[in-house]
Amino acid sequence: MSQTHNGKMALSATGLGKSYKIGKVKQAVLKGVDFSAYHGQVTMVMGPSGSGKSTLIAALSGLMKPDEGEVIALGENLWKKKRGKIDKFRLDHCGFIFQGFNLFPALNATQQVEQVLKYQKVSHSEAHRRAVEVLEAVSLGHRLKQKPSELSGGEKQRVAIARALSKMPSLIFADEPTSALDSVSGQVVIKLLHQAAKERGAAVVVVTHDPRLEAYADRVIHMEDGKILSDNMVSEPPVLA
Ligand SMILES: Nc1ncnc2c1ncn2[C@@H]1O[C@H](COP(=O)(O)OP(=O)(O)OP(=O)(O)O)[C@@H](O)[C@H]1O
Repeated sequence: MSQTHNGKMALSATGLGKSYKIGKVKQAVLKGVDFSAYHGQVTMVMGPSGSGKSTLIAALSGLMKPDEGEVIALGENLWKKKRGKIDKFRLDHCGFIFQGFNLFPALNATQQVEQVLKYQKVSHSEAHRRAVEVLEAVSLGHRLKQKPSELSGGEKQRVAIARALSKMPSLIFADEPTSALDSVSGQVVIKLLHQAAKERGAAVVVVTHDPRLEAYADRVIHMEDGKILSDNMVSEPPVLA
């Protein structure tokens, strides 16, 4: 992946539908959503609580099968794949940054990143080198040996980002990545996501209520009640592939 991919379609979903059943009541959470995201762009998804934003991300990233519709991710029909292949696709191509960090309590910052690279069959020495490099890039060079319990919320979120970025994923999904952070840490996180799009051509999809992110978004999508209400390109329209 490189800047030459910028502007090309990375993700395209059509007619996504999803309902949850609570007792006997069926609640439609996604109601025929069409969605696209491009390499080199930050796409921001906003909307009130319960409007279906997290469910949309889950359907786009292979985490939750929609009831209806299809997702073409990096040219592949995601939900037509077998379960194991979907897991492999996620491992190879997707980086996730969710609320709550999801760090392993027993591992230090370097090991958190190495662990992910190990799954990708990167050798130990190369994984170590890349882990240190990416942690330094998020200004955690002085926290390499600290475990999550010894890190602040902002530092933990940066470890989670370093872990997601270390794989150099083509698709990055972030769900409220700045919600637990003070304004300085939040700004750092936003800039890192922006950088991943602009410098590496990642397609970054960010669910957020954080208005600070809007300044870094190429596109802002508003969801309400399982539907997309508006979809505004902030920057130049992409060159279609
Ligand atoms: N596993 C589930 N089982 C049943 N209902 C669910 C499940 N996951 C989500 N929901 C419901 O689906 C609706 C949409 O949830 P979703 O998390 O996608 O919304 P959201 O826009 O991301 O909300 P928030 O901003 O609060 O995170 C909510 O009403 C939620 O209660």
